[in-house]
Amino acid sequence: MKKILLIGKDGQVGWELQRALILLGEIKAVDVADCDLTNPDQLKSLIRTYNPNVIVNAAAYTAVDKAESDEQVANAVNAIAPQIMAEEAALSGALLIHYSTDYVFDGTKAGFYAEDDVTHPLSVYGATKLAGEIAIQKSGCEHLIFRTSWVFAARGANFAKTMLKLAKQREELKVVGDQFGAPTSAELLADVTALCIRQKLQAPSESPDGVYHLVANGETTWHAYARYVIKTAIDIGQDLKCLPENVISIPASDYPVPAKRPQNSKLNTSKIRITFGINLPDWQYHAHRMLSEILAN
Ligand SMILES: NC(=O)C1=CN([C@@H]2O[C@H](COP(=O)(O)OP(=O)(O)OC[C@H]3O[C@@H](n4cnc5c(N)ncnc54)[C@H](OP(=O)(O)O)[C@@H]3O)[C@@H](O)[C@H]2O)C=CC1
Ligand SMILES: Cc1cn([C@H]2C[C@H](O)[C@@H](COP(=O)(O)OP(=O)(O)O[C@H]3O[C@@H](C)C(=O)[C@@H](O)[C@H]3O)O2)c(=O)[nH]c1=O
Ligand SMILES: [Mg+2]
Repeated sequence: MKKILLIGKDGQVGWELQRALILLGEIKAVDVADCDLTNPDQLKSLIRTYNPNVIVNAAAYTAVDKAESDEQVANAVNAIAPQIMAEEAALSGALLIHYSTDYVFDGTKAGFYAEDDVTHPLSVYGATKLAGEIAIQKSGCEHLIFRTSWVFAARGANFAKTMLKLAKQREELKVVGDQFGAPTSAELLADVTALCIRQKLQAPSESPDGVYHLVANGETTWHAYARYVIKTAIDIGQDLKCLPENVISIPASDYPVPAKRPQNSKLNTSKIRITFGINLPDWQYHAHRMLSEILAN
């Protein structure tokens, strides 16, 4: 029986991992109350005491704008803590699963980003997540790093839920229309993670360590995504003040925020699809499911 340590159990992805990983073995699931990732000694002692075969790290400092003025904590959680997990995994032989982000790129590429394309984060969040990736790769531990984007879930905070809330309050919404990416469901991430762990444990030579892009199929903009969310909610029967046609597209330059986001967040998923033999559905598949779930009374 495999022992799995799930760190960040109450986040969007962590919550879904509690469901998906239980099929693989015994889980110890923790969050900040059990282990504060800014405390390296607490983290080391957690890992050494439980001595897991697999560590899955779904915890992160994800407040992108706040990170600009809180670099030390963001770095502790997104870079130093994963480094410690990786060093411990290298010592014990555990497999480490970690998540990273489209925000490691600057978004200037024309097409979809491949795993080995040049990184160049525009934000503190992106830079600290990249530092975490690099530390894991340097440690020599067995690992899979899943770079994903625009995560949503029924449980937790995300852009889709923010749009629903704003659409109840306002008749018109202005949303950035010149940033491109793929909204990706925490449910999908958790299910694919479980499949990949299983393959990696059973056939390590067929599943090399490294970075894998893992996002839903298709592409959209924040503006088109907001419209989709509002239109779907209305179709499901929600009474919203803002109609889809009153979601106005604006350039990012008209939406001033502390952290700069990449214009192009599109990630090429060939590597994970081929290596692990998985189908990645269009982003609308899980988005519709999530909206149906949270809007059902
Ligand atoms: N959200 C997104 O759009 C995207 C996320 N990702 C990556 O995917 C992964 C999962 O993200 P997601 O589930 O959305 O993140 P969430 O923000 O939903 O969850 C992150 C979890 O980490 C916990 N955490 C934060 N700081 C600490 C700390 N000091 N000690 C212990 N736990 C802490 C949070 O606890 P608390 O809530 O109490 O702070 C929360 O439970 C992360 O690696 C993220 O970088 C990648 C691309 C997009
Ligand atoms: C709320 C709001 C946001 N926006 C814009 C701002 C920004 O360009 C875009 C998304 O804003 P958010 O702050 O919700 O998203 P943001 O926090 O940037 O989301 C990112 O989170 C991290 C954790 C990741 O790793 C990324 O993949 C990505 O999902 O939408 C509007 O245009 N209008 C609005 O009313
Ligand atoms: Mg945010």
